[in-house]
Amino acid sequence: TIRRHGERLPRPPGTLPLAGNGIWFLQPRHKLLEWFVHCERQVGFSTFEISVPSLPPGIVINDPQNVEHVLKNSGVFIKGDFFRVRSWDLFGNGIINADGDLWKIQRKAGLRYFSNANLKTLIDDVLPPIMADTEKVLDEAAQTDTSIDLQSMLLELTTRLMGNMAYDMDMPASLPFSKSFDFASGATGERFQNPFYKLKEFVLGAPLRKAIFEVKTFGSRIVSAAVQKRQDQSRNKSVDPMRNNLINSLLDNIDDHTVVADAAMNYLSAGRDTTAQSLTWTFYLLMRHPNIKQQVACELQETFVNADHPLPLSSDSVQSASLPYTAAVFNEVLRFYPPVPIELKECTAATTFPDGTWLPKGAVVMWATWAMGRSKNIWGEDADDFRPDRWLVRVENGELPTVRTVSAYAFPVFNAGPRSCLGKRMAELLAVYVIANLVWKYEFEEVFDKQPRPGEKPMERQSQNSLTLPMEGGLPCYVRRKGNKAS
Ligand code: HEM
Repeated sequence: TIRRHGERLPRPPGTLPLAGNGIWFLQPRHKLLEWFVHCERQVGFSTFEISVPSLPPGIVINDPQNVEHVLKNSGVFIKGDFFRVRSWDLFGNGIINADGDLWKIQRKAGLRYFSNANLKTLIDDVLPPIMADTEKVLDEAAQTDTSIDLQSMLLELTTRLMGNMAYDMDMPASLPFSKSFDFASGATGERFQNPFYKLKEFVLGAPLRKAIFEVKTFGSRIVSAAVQKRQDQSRNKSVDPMRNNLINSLLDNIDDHTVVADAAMNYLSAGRDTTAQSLTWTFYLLMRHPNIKQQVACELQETFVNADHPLPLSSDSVQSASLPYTAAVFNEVLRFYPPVPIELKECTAATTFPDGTWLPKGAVVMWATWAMGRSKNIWGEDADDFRPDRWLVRVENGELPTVRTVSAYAFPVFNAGPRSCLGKRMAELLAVYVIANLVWKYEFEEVFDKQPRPGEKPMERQSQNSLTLPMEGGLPCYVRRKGNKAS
């Protein structure tokens, strides 16, 4: 049994004799997330035990030292069967699902791909035409005074960008593959909430099986086409200008083409929803905090003082050193709305945590990045306030502030240690680029589900059940193009 210094661990309030804490895991996920916050507020950094009928015995940790212990020991704490069984048919042997050598080889290929030069190409060459298409959609909505769903629009943008990165092809959301992929990701996410998912899919699973088949077939076709292209080039001794794309990096490192197809699809999956969702929550919070949006606009005005419309955005000018306030806004959004809000690992061997908690082999350990982001122990008494300034280190001599570095174990939004997110730099550059561009050019006005009465605060938007953090019902809003170069 799980112990700390010979004693059993505390259980959260409301634990039931047989169902344990399972009842919370059956709730809509936003309620489960609030429960994690509630527990953290009660016990602080103290580790507690939970029991959920569909899970092996487990603990919840909130202390950054314990999170560090897990993330630094990736040989002991693995994805495990709970995760793999649910995501196997979609993610297969891809990096999200893999442990051991299969993981190492994909990590190596990814590290090689995410070089500074490739990031520069993505931001400076691939992104601008996609962004221009996004603006066309926004301009049309502005001219016709129709509302648009900002979340779908941002998902279209990131799907095309990641499709280009992972598959070297333009992939609009209207493509049948994109639709199947969307459907399969959503249904896979549901399996983590619903303990009876096998029964449900036995009866109603045909559309999911069809979607997964389409995703897999598409992935194999892309790999075959890339292999053919490489063979042709090697015969003709020609050089591929896209030699540095991800699929080539994977083919250079991995012999098994099924694994390459899974790996490419995993990269697409890891990158597009997380970035689209974090940007959606960003624009939501900016609409709800117009003073902060105004400060972003002021930073742009001051930084690009002589700039004409449009802004000279590039991989250099969107670094956090150039636009620290905008970068701080993105960090603050991730603190409140981490796209991967809950993490779970399985122990391959008995282990003792820095706080003395002893876990047997096979137990699970969870932490809610969502709750850690709202922890008063980590962020102070004003943890509930949306305050990007907390990320800035102001300097006296009139120089730009710098963005504070917070330990990745206290702020594990991108994970940390050997399995830290490979796309972190890309996500940060993309986010600052998109925020700067859209704040500079447009005004957004949220369309409320229920119009608040004068003086009443609008209802908070909730996330939807998923592996990541989509906004339930999207983010409908009206848009207006700003007329001049000043905000
Ligand atoms: C705001 C955006 C993003 C956030 C918050 C985020 C967060 C995370 C987190 C928490 C993990 C660890 C998941 C786990 O193992 O349980 C992860 C892993 C990963 N992420 Fe991201 N991610 C983001 C964007 C991206 C992008 C743009 C890419 C690029 C395609 C990417 C690629 C990956 C990959 C390949 C892994 C697996 C790393 C490994 O297991 O070694 N991510 N990410």
